[in-house]
Amino acid sequence: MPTLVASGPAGDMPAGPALSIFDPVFIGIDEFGHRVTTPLIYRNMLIGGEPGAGKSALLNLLVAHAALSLDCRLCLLDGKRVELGQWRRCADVFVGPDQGHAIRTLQRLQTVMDNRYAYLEWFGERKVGPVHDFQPIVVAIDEIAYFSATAGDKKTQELFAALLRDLVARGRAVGIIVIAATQRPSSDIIPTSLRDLFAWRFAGRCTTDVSSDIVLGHGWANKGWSSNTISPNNQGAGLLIAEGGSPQLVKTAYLTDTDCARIAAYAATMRDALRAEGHAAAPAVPPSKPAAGLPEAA
Ligand SMILES: Nc1ncnc2c1ncn2[C@@H]1O[C@H](COP(=O)(O)OP(=O)(O)OP(=O)(O)O)[C@@H](O)[C@H]1O
Repeated sequence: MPTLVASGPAGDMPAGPALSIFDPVFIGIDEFGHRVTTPLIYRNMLIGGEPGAGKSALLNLLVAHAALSLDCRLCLLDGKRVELGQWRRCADVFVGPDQGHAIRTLQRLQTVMDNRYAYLEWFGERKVGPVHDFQPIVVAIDEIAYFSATAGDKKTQELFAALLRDLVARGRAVGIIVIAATQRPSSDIIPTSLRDLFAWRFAGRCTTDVSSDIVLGHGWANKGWSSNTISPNNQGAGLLIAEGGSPQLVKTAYLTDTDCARIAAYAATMRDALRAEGHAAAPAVPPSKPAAGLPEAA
């Protein structure tokens, strides 16, 4: 990582340290007070729970890590516009409540994914690492339901869901990390086949055992793991499950709006400084090789 210089009113000054998307992300503490971290690289995360359960807060925490990770790029989709709006300056793309823009963005990401697979094939490799020419892309979506069940018509909703499914299913190895939040990921919001592909799932408080199972996977409530047992006054608490593991009770760390604004400003300055030094967020790829960056919108 180059030495960064941030320009401000007092002149140039060395900028501070950054994180890496290849590092595990700090999520919060478990019921014993131990740190909980989750690796995001090569994985995707689904966040569910009733309104006010703390989904957007967790999404912001993960996006904060990604924004501070200068080795990754951000694509943000936010049907409500304001939940992830503070990170706009750090993102390559910010999609508000515009389903057409969301679909075009997922199509561009699909092109990136295909190009990256062609690139890996060229070099005889199977997944991206920190040493590769292209950077992981974190795709954060707040309220999938807006794009998959509310806006547009059935055809465009299905197209959105199909594109998202493809990204979640195939994006991992090429560094595309999808983190998506929704109140209730039932089959009318996202197809079950898509839901089951998320390696990490976080169920904030849910109003019923069925809703909790919809996030965590069928049968966990019967085994005593239901986020329905979480107090409605305990926002940010939820059950976190990893692929093949058992749920874990977690209280997520919380960043206030002011914290997010400060971190976003710092991250944006660092990213600007990196760009100004000629380390473009997307390193150039020789034309003879398949392109690995985000293509222009059609
Ligand atoms: N980890 C946390 N610790 C403490 N308070 C939290 C935490 N997470 C969320 N909260 C509180 O809960 C409120 C609601 O959180 P948040 O907006 O993330 O909920 P949500 O599940 O996204 O709701 P909605 O579905 O309506 O968007 C926050 O404004 C904050 O006050």
